[in-house]
Amino acid sequence: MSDTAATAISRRAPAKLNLSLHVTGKRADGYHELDGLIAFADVSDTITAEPAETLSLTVGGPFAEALDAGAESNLVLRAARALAEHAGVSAGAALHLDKQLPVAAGLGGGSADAAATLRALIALWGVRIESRELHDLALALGADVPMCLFGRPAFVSGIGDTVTPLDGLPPAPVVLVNPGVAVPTPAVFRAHKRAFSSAPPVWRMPPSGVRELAARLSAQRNDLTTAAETVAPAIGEVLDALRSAPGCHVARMSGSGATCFGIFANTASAETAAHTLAAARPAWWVRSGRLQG
Ligand SMILES: C[C@@](CO)(OP(=O)(O)O)[C@H](O)COP(=O)(O)OP(=O)(O)OC[C@H]1O[C@@H](n2ccc(N)nc2=O)[C@H](O)[C@@H]1O
Ligand SMILES: Nc1ncnc2c1ncn2[C@@H]1O[C@H](COP(=O)(O)OP(=O)(O)O)[C@@H](O)[C@H]1O
Repeated sequence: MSDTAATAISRRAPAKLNLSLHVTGKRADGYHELDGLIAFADVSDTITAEPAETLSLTVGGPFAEALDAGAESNLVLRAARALAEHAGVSAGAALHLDKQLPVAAGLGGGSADAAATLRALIALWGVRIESRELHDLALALGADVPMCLFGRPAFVSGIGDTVTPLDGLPPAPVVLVNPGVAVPTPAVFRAHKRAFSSAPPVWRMPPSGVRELAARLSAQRNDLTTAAETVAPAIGEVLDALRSAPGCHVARMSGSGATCFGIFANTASAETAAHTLAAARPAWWVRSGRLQG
């Protein structure tokens, strides 16, 4: 145990955005091969871990009721148990999840929570773990968990488990909008009927600014959009609303939906768009922020 074991440890679990997502094939086990660019926004859940004799989890925040804190399937408890078993830790932890991100929303909130739990408990328990072992532990929890542990912009391929970092992404202003419809990932893949596409090019150099980022992204897409719109038609309305907001350079759905994001020319236009959309559509979840470089 290290000295850190005496205090509460907090770690953020930021929203993952699929800036592009091309479906390039399907594996024999039914999983689809994906290629695209991911980045994280400064909009997040937070995990707090305090010393305790047993493992427990409480959940608060606006989306707490969407989760069963005690469920075996909860990714926070699964991550905690997996780390304790791997590291031979007998101590417990009192975990709290502040659930600010919508659930089943294309933002990878569950994966981000799992990654943040691993980071918090490694600090709380003073665990020493090699990065390869940590990657494998994360991957066993879900394909998106390793990229959430990495937490920086990256090209992602395979089923999401092959990560190529992209350093120097501009801190672009973004607006995130979810129409309040949970979209289960399996339903979207079942509805995906399009031909497979080729992988978008991996950029050798990051874009020089927001305008260039948006121009490059405009040549790419999210191949799951049409399928997700059949599950949640409100996605089309969200995309239209973002695209018609002044200052929006490009708007796109993230992951398997239903959250969409717009990349804006500057912070002022992003904040204005967020206020306008939230006022016009009170049932929508709307947040403005920035991409984390
Ligand atoms: C498609 C992405 C893009 O980031 O969507 P979001 O979850 O972010 O919306 C993710 O890779 C999703 O990852 P995750 O949400 O962990 O999906 P899982 O629970 O592993 O998969 C649920 C189901 O979706 C289908 N599935 C998922 C991922 C994938 N690459 N191919 C698939 O065909 C499978 O039917 C699988 O049983
Ligand atoms: N801590 C968690 N936060 C969110 N979802 C969780 C969590 N633990 C388990 N889940 C389950 O994971 C599934 C995907 O949720 P989420 O990660 O929010 O979706 P997405 O990847 O589409 O954003 C949901 O069925 C949800 O019940």
